[in-house]
Amino acid sequence: MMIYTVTLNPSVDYIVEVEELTLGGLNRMKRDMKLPGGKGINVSRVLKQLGVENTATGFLGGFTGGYIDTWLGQEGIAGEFVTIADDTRINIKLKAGQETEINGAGPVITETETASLLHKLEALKPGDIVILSGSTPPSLGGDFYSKLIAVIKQKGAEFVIDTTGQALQDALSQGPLLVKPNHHELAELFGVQISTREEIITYGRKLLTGGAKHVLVSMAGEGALFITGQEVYHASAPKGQVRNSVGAGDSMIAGFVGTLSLTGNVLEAFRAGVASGSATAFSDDLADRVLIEELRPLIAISQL
Ligand SMILES: Nc1ncnc2c1ncn2[C@@H]1O[C@H](COP(=O)(O)OP(=O)(O)OP(=O)(O)O)[C@@H](O)[C@H]1O
Ligand SMILES: O=P(O)(O)OC[C@@]1(O)O[C@H](CO)[C@@H](O)[C@@H]1O
Repeated sequence: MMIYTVTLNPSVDYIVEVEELTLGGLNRMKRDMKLPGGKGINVSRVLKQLGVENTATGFLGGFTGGYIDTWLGQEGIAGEFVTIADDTRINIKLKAGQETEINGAGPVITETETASLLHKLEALKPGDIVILSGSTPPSLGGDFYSKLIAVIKQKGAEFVIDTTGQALQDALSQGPLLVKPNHHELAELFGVQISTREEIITYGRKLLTGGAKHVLVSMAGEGALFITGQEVYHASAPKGQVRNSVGAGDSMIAGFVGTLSLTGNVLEAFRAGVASGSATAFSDDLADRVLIEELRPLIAISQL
């Protein structure tokens, strides 16, 4: 069984820290970092930390694509990307007291490049898990995930989807192994305001009846809810100094799916998901194995 991650719209995440932001003036950076990004790529990197072999695929191009490819190679992550003519985007993560994100729309993907990605999925085997994460570059069209899901299902593989809006709605009835909205995304998906835990559970259950096999709703520092069948569990997030929330959700997906594939135990998978998400929140880059293992025993799970 192989786990694949698909990042249609990778990014170099340019993390820029300034003491105080002066709009309209010259600001000098206190610190900056260039990290490989894009949601599926983040999932792959955390899976690797957890000792779960996986293959990362999607589209990479230009000097930015080369930067990501080299980085993943250095971490020993198998990459099966389609090389595109356009440049992979650069996303800005501005830290000036609060975190502000400016994400690019993404490069142009040609029809030949698109066909090459679909061709790569022909290698899928029954039982494989494909994690589809993040936005779709506009040139691919809004229904591209549906096309990928059709191939994945035809091959007898499972899929996890982490995206928003119509693409997520459309994927639900296809039976994803896992969906993991945060509580804001859950509210947006149903066009409602959510203010209580009961409401989160009500709408989370709708994702299950809509077709998802497992539902996690993440709530940043408030931890997460795991909704499965009739049962609902809450996991607290450990306390710590938050350094970066970019990729916390991706890390949670890696922890959950990776541990589920290793152990088959959903509650251990939930625990590992929360530990991985929090370990990323407490790190400059994504979580590493040492911190995930340190946090794992601190996650208290209670049945509601
Ligand atoms: N401030 C925090 N303190 C402790 N743990 C956190 C914090 N923020 C996030 N986490 C951990 O990461 C998990 C996922 O976080 P969050 O709900 O912010 O996901 P997300 O919105 O998808 O993340 P992002 O889009 O920033 O990657 C949480 O359930 C929690 O375990
Ligand atoms: O624009 P998208 O595809 O929705 O999100 C992309 C992104 O914000 O998601 C990751 C964090 O989850 C970052 O590495 C990356 O910059």
